[in-house]
Amino acid sequence: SFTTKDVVLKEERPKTLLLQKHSDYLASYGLNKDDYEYCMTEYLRMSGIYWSLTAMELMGQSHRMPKEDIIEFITSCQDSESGGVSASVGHDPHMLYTLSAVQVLAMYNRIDAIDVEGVVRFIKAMQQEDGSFFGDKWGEVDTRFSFCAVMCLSLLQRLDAIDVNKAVDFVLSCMNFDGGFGSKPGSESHAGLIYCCVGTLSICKRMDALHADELAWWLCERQLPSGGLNGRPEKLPDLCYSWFTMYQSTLTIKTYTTQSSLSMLNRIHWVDKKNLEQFILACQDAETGGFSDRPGDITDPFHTLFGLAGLSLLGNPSIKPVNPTYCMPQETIDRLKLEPQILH
Ligand SMILES: COc1ccc(S(=O)(=O)N2Cc3cc(-c4ccc(C=O)o4)ccc3N(Cc3cncn3C)C[C@H]2Cc2ccc(O)cc2)cc1
Ligand SMILES: [Zn+2]
Repeated sequence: SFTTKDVVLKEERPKTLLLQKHSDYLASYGLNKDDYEYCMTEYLRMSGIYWSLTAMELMGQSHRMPKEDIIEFITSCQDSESGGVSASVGHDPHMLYTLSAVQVLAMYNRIDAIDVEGVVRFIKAMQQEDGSFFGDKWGEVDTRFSFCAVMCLSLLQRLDAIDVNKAVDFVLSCMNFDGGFGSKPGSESHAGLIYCCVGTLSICKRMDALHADELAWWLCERQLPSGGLNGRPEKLPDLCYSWFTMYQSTLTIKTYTTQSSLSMLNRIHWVDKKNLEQFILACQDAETGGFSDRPGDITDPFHTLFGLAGLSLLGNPSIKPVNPTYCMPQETIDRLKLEPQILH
């Protein structure tokens, strides 16, 4: 028989936002350098700092983060030869961590702390003839890296450094019949990659190229009875997909519509808000603090950011406004005078 995989929310789940617990969780994350998970995530440390700082900014708690240590860490991770930034000292520079570093410095208003020309040189060198971008010198192409490139350069006011039209053409060549996007031409649609591709079009002001209706239908189905959203058909709901899917959202009115793109497509009011909000709140851990991918799992800074950002998009007044395209505090985007496109 046909069964929709979903989770069942328990009666004793958290029903309110445990802000103090999340602030304490992120403030202490990484203080114990011997912590197993902390050591295991050295390879994504720069992104971990972006996820933690952004979450703390949204909670108005960023004063609890070690600002000067973070800035010093970032400068020590920039490779003088390529201009790129690595996840940790001694690791290879990569687009993912170059973006995370620039996002952190933009929030701190300390872009001056790194060699901006070096970053621009690194990103420019990653663009290929077909407009696509490598992640690093090993040459993996993925639409995630197109999003990193345009987001990073726009934060530096240097989009002029790449061929924006070719970058957009490559992203559009990854659009599928379902209106979704994959990592390369012909790859299966996936909510996280749709988020990257729609975000790229938003920054390049090419949202006109979206097949919004088909995309809408595909995203409609992402919401499940539990209120949670999944990343692909037949998958379990996952908190981070609540952000990715919330972002692309549907233009088609349906009972279950998912969010986030709705914010860009300016149709957030179509979201089954109450259901999704209760799913997100259920992903909190009242003991350790933080959010997990689904109720009862281990929490981490990655899902903690997307839980708080999702609640912010849903209009929770105790969380600061988040920009849906950059996943950064709206006040930072305003200060940089950036205006990513949303559909009206
Ligand atoms: C635990 O296994 C993974 C798998 C992939 C990754 S990832 O770096 O490729 N990435 C981000 C990601 C991070 C975490 C995590 C744990 C602890 C920390 C500290 O900051 O962060 C956990 C998961 C995760 N994933 C994988 C994932 C999310 N939900 C379900 N899964 C299997 C996403 C993954 C891809 C990614 C997405 C967005 C983004 O901005 C960067 C990378 C990391 C850990
Ligand atoms: Zn997840």
